Amino acid sequence: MDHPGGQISPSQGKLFQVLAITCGARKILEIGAMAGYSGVWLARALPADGKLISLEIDPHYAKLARATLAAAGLSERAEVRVGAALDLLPGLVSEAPFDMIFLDADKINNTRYLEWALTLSRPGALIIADNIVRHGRTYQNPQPDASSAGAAEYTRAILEHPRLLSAALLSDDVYNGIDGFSISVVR
Ligand SMILES: C[S@@+](CC[C@H](N)C(=O)[O-])C[C@H]1O[C@@H](n2cnc3c(N)ncnc32)[C@H](O)[C@@H]1O
Repeated sequence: MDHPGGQISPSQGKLFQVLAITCGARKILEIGAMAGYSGVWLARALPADGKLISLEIDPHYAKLARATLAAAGLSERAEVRVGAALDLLPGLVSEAPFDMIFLDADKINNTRYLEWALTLSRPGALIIADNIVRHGRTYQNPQPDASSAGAAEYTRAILEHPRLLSAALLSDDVYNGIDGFSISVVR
């Protein structure tokens, strides 16, 4: 798969697949589809009757993500829904629980997405959030931009949440530079 830039790295994709298979994921929720790159990695880890639902606010990206997933032969098990995630998430209650939830959209809403992720997941589910380090900006005081402040708030929330056991992994690759992502297990 070519790497179109601005998405997860291939090594992240492989790790996410290992995690999805290890937790027996049959239903995965992604917030932030963009071109469908991470969606392909995630959907490929699902069994044939599994389902990836990916939420994307930009109709152009949603169309692109659908085309990417179709080209990878994954249309049957991957669906892209268009809209602001906070508007679409309440409609997913009847389709819960999800086994794995990947947060990769607007970082300022990450703690709100976290609350939804907890509502929509089962015990043992994994919640992963990308771009929590942001070249170190997340750890500046004060954070220099809203996305870094959102990432800092999210990191505090997962560390303090009584229902989550969390770890953070650093990444430094040619795709995204110095960054990182968190993995939380729902207790
Ligand atoms: C970092 S990109 C996602 C990259 C993708 N997960 C990957 O690794 O291939 C973030 C995406 O989130 C979308 N987005 C931003 N705000 C959103 C929102 N409120 N609801 C849904 N999607 C949103 C953007 O349009 C963009 O496509």
